[in-house]
Parts: sequence; structure tokens; C-alpha cells
Amino acid sequence: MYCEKILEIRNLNKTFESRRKKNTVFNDFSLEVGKGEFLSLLGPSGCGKSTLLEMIAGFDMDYTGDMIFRGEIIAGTSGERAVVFQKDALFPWLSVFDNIAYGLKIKKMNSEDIKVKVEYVLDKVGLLDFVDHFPEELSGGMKQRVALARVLVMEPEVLLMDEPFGALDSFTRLRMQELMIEIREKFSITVIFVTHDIDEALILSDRIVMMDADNNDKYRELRPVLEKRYKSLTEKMMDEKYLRWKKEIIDWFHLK
Ligand SMILES: Nc1ncnc2c1ncn2[C@@H]1O[C@H](COP(=O)(O)OP(=O)(O)OP(=O)(O)O)[C@@H](O)[C@H]1O
Repeated sequence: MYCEKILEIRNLNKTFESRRKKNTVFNDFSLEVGKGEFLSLLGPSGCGKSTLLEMIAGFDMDYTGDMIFRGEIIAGTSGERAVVFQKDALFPWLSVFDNIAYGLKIKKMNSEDIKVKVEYVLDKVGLLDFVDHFPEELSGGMKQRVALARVLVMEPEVLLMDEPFGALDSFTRLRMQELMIEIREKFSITVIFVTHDIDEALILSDRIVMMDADNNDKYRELRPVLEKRYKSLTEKMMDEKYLRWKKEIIDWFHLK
């Protein structure tokens, strides 16, 4: 389905070394991600999900193997690969508008264009009415939506999301998951999404990579794409196939 590769990870080896011990997190790990794909990395705590995301982002360059983004070796961070963390620090002294406009101002975009772009993304995340608010006046879910808008306004190729909804209550989380589905349709962006939540992975992903607790030389893949479109996520979560996949994932991790 995704013919054009946007990211290739080939024979990745990653070890953390301290005076006390060596911890090999990736051992000859390879993975390809297609342009426009929504890929979730699912796995237990400590299996290396965040480490992998940091290497793709270019924050961590201490590994062997190849990380190739759009045909070129990743040499460091880039605006094309934007990261959204679990708790994104917005600038508390800036309004919602100025938080989102920040990166565009650094790029010296003119103020009219900035206004159009900021309002466009704010509309997409449903926060147009809060444009003049400050972060302290927003709920956790709203802050995460601003964080998402701040990244989207820069038009990255890939969104790297590290448990972006992990700190939210379950209702807000569900709304954010619905928003992610809409955002994908509107921005046709590639997403690599880290989560430990099986439902979240099943709801959002074209493909789930299930990572093992130790040495991710092998992983299991699942493509949970239902033929039918559902009116609500709850309806989707009741689908027979969905429940079967969920059981398969639980069994796989349980037997590991
Ligand atoms: N800076 C570091 N120095 C040493 N070891 C590290 C460092 N960062 C991560 N590790 C180790 O690498 C392994 C993978 O960590 P990582 O944070 O990538 O896991 P994770 O799957 O994202 O976990 P979680 O779901 O809890 O966030 C863990 O064993 C961790 O202790």
C-alpha cells in the first residue's frame, strides 16, 4: 500500500554502556516506514521505543547501522522530523498564538502569512477560540493540542510522537485519538507513534510493530486496518476483528 519509503533503518545496533553494565537495546534491527503511513511502536517499558524515536529524530547519534530518511543518512535533527512528547513544554509567557507562531517567526515569515497558518492549524485542532489564551488557562488536553498545532504549523514530513497522550485522562485521550485520525486525513503526514496502550495502537495505526522486552532483533508486525469506517471509535473497538487482534497482541506479549 505504501510504495514510497520515507524511512529505512538497516542493521541498527544500539548499546548503552555504563561502568557497571552493557545494555544492548537493539541488535541488528531493521525497519522500513512508508510515506503517509501511521506506524505504532508498541512494547513494554524499557524495550527501546523512546530510544528508537530519539535516533530517528537525530537527538541520539550514538549507534551503528544506517538510518536513512528520504534517501539520505540522518546526520542530526531536522524540522522535517518533528517530535511531540508526552508533556510538551509550551512557553508559559506566550499566548497560544505566539507559542504556535514561534518557529515561523524564527524563519522570518511575514506576519500576514504567519496569521493565516496559525489560524489554519488552530482551527484543525479545534482551538481557534483560545488564540489569545495563555498556557496556564488551558487544560492538559488543550495544551497537548497546542503542542501538536505548534509542530504541524512547521509542516514536517514525519511526526514522531512519544506517548503524546500518556498523561491525559481516558476521555481526553479518546478525543485526542479522534483528533489524530482527522489530522492524518487533513495533513497526509507520516506518523511514528510510541505507546504502551494496545487500544491506542489498534485505533490509530496502519501497522503496529510489537517490540520485545530485550534485544529487539526480531519483532512482530500487525496491520490492523478494518475495511469498514465506523461512526465512533467505541463502535470500531467492538468489531470482531478488532477484538481478535487485541487478543493476539495480549497473548503475544504474555507469552514473551
Ligand atoms: N541515557 C541512557 N543511559 C543508559 N541507559 C539508557 C538510557 N536511555 C535509555 N536507557 C536504557 O535503554 C533501554 C530502553 O529505554 P527506552 O526509554 O528507550 O525504553 P521505552 O521502551 O521507551 O520505555 P518506556 O515505555 O518506559 O518509556 C532501557 O533499558 C533503559 O534503561
